[in-house]
Amino acid sequence: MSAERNVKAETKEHTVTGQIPWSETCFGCNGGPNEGVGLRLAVTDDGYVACRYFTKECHQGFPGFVHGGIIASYFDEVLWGQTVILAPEASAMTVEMNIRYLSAVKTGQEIRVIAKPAKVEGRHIYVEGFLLLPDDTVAVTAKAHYITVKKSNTLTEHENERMKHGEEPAYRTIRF
Ligand SMILES: CCCCCCCC(=O)SCCNC(=O)CCNC(=O)[C@H](O)C(C)(C)COP(=O)(O)OP(=O)(O)OC[C@H]1O[C@@H](n2cnc3c(N)ncnc32)[C@H](O)[C@@H]1OP(=O)(O)O
Repeated sequence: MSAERNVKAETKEHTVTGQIPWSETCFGCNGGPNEGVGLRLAVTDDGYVACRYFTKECHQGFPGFVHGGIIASYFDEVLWGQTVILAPEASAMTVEMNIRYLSAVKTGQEIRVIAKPAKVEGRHIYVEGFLLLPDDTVAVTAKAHYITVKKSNTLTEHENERMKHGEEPAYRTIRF
């Protein structure tokens, strides 16, 4: 993944085939005006998880720019979406994440956050992703490592109960 700054992605339109279920008690999913992040994760026909997202004023760090911790939350959520595709019956938790901030991300604009198809090694799931600004500049890249929890862990049972909201995706294609 590129570490160069001000690189524009070569983009094309990807077809959206579904949406990852979401939960209102999750900070990443909750779409209230001020409280949560409120991401909705689309799945594409070529195995990506992607979202279009309007960055919120209440998530500022420096004035006018999204806080880095919030950007990390975008990635934790979107990259985690790949684990749902791979292991829908077993929840996965983040054990490591590396974020490379290349360009500051302004509030009040539509960005896209993309998770590439994952690599799986037993319980280990490795996912990489990137964040695009409206002009297709790659502003942030990320790598995350997830572990599927053991069957004996009650998190999965609770999670399947909690994640009831599927709904139709809001758009049929996404460009990245
Ligand atoms: C709608 C919901 C959206 C949610 C998206 C957001 C997801 C998150 O943010 S999750 C919250 C942050 N993450 C956490 O709190 C996880 C903390 N860790 C844990 O609870 C436990 O390590 C857990 C449950 C993942 C695994 O525990 P357990 O089943 O006992 O397995 P354990 O034997 O400790 O480790 C399993 C493997 O993971 C590896 N591992 C564990 N932690 C780490 C780590 N930090 N870094 C690298 N590897 C790790 C171990 O080395 C082991 O590897 P191997 O199988 O090759 O020997």
